[in-house]
Amino acid sequence: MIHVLDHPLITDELTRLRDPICPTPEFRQRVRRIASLMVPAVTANLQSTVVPCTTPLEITSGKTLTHSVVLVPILRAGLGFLDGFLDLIPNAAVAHIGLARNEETLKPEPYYIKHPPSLADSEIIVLDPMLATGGSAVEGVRRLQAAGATRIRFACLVAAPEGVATFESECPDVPIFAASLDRCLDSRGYILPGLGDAGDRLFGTAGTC
Ligand SMILES: O=P(O)(O)OC[C@H]1O[C@H](OP(=O)(O)OP(=O)(O)O)[C@H](O)[C@@H]1O
Ligand SMILES: O=c1cc[nH]c(=O)[nH]1
Ligand SMILES: [Mg+2]
Repeated sequence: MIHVLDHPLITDELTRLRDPICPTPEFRQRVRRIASLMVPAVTANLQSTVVPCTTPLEITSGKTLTHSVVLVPILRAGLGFLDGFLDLIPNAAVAHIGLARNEETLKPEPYYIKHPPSLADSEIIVLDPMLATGGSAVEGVRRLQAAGATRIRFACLVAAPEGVATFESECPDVPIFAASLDRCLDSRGYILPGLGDAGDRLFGTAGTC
């Protein structure tokens, strides 16, 4: 299931972000702000447990998160999303999955994975700005499931319908949260209208390789 977060502050940021002349420092800041703006919706149904709560005046009851949160940026571009989530979920652990999409086959090629030893009792939020063909998101989720994760959600900036369809059929239990559902993919697998290559725009590497 896809949740498109149609909030005026998010769409304002995204509209400015799409502009090809948005410079790298501004691009990073806008991605970070959108990530923070997405957090309440992405986490709205996290499970809570009732606990005793002592105030300076009396004992009452409160609620804390039942499960620890693990944020999983898909490298590189997912790192751009990370700080906006950590700003609001500072106790989260961070796992990393390195995937590079092969420009000819459009298949993700794994190069790194590091996560806490046990994921079975955690709430996992996978972060990647772009859901294009869906190959990277599916590969990331499969690796986390293989490591024992069961409670997984996926957050992105921009999703393409083709990637959403693939992801929903391969990972039917993983909800998608997106700032925008765009129109389609072009012949090179880029999202239209999209925002170009998110990793290159975040890290200033366009045209360097
Ligand atoms: O849905 P897909 O077709 O798999 O494409 C999306 C992936 O492509 C981009 O990463 P890329 O492989 O370019 O790596 P980068 O983040 O290091 O630039 C993007 O950040 C996603 O991870
Ligand atoms: O449009 C796209 C597709 C994949 N990766 C990106 O960074 N942008
Ligand atoms: Mg890239």
